[in-house]
Amino acid sequence: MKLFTAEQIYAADKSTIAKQQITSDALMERAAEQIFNWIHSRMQGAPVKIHLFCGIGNNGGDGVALARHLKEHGYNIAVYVVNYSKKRSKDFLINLERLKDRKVWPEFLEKGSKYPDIGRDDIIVDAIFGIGLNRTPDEWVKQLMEHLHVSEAFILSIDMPSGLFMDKVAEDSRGVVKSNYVLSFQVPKLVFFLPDTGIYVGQWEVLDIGLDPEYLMTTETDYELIGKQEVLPLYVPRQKFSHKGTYGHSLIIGGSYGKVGAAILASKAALVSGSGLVTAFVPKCGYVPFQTALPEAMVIADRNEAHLSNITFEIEPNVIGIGTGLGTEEETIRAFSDFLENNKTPIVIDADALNILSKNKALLEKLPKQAVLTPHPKELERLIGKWKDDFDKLKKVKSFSKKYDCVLVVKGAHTITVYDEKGYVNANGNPGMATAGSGDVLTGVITGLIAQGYEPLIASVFGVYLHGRAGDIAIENTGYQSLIASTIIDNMGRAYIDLFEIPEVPVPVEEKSNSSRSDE
Ligand SMILES: NC(=O)C1=CN([C@@H]2O[C@H](COP(=O)(O)OP(=O)(O)OC[C@H]3O[C@@H](n4cnc5c(N)ncnc54)[C@H](OP(=O)(O)O)[C@@H]3O)[C@@H](O)[C@H]2O)[C@@H](O)CC1
Ligand SMILES: [K+]
Repeated sequence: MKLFTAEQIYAADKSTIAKQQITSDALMERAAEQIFNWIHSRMQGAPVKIHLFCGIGNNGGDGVALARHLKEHGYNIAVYVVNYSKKRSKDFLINLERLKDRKVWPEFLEKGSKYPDIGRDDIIVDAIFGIGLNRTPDEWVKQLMEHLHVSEAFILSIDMPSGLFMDKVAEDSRGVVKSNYVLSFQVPKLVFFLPDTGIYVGQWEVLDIGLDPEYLMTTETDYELIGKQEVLPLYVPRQKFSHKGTYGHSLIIGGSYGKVGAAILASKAALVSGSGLVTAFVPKCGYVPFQTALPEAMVIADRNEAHLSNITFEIEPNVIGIGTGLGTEEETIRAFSDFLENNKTPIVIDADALNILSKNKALLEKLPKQAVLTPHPKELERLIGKWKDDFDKLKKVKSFSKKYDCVLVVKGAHTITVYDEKGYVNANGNPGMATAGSGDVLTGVITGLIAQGYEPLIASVFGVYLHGRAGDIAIENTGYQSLIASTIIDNMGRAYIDLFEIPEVPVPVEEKSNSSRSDE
């Protein structure tokens, strides 16, 4: 799913109005109807108090139009207009008049107004600001937002949590609504997935308001959200008349005394992702544990007992995954540098190998084309330097990727794979995956995919997806706390099978045609 900018969404809006020959008010009505249907199908007329806080732009217009539908269906509503500006939009005003025609009189809130009482069990509809936010809300609006939070009532945001910018991080967190659920029009927004801004979004769901499909199809975006639909076309089926050589040979280089497990995890992950052959290159102390723990792998031992000292081998792997459990001994750093000097094989770089690169930036010039780097936040900081916020981080990551022609897999709750100018935001995964060895598994999976012939970028995007999906399937049995990296490996097979499985629970027809859920 593409992640559009605010400008692109406004352009889609315009194009829809022109091509479908409708008014902007009709488009707002579609939006309001969709939200109403969503609420109504869940609440079934329940007499819970619904407080609608509406701005004076089109987001507020959506809220006011929704209020009319709720009123017509007998819901218990209170409507407030948050008068933060005199510039009321045309469609807001049209809908305000319609609401008054239904004898609903909103309360107008301004600086100094007493804020309404809200019960814990009430519902708040947040329609104060949408994608049009372009400056920090006034202090009194921030105080209103705080008042909403203090109530502890459930907050349903229309399109965006109010106060969230589309392209930057808010300076003051008091000026952003912490939403329990966001109903976003047509497309989710990039800010839902970034660590600095995603914290304001509990759950989200997209409502289809019929924006011009041609515009949406043909417009290029800088970011894409990756789910099953996006990775299915990437999958390459196995051939009947094939053999293990067809699926490549991965070499996993890593491990040190006390950290051999990391290399075992990566090797096993390369195998379960489908690599035909896997060889591990480890210090001597890793030889026996490796052969015992993973009989499917071949092992080459360094001459040194406790850490790698000389990375040379006779085999010809078609991809190398390096860094897991490697350590940063002087001898190892030298061995790694010498290795890079001569290596032309595609490479996936993780953990200590990244730390060595950060300390010896000249080595970056030695990387083969489209090397895959898989840093967690601290490793990323060592590589690209400190960043101001998530947007600054992404800018720096993009320029790093361009400078060194590498794929960066920026690990996080929503891992973002960046190559050149484009970012691929992974939608799945869960907090249980923040566990020792989870990153080693990812390195192995990406390595194993490259071994099978997937291009480095595709292997990264697909690998991150499969890893996340395996983790999601795993927690069905383990829960978050008890998920360990080996269980992610154990569920890789199910992640593959799941690619072709139809969802178990049938989605009600009405919901299916209107929305796509965030937790799919
Ligand atoms: N996408 C679609 O196709 C559809 C979109 N729809 C809906 O429209 C929403 C976007 O509406 P919108 O453009 O009117 O902007 P919105 O967020 O309501 O803000 C209003 C105005 O406030 C102002 N302003 C900004 N910051 C401010 C601040 N801190 N303090 C005070 N004022 C501030 C700024 O105006 P300015 O004062 O800068 O001229 C801004 O224009 C979108 O999120 C969705 O809900 C649907 O109706 C159906 C179809
Ligand atoms: K909103």
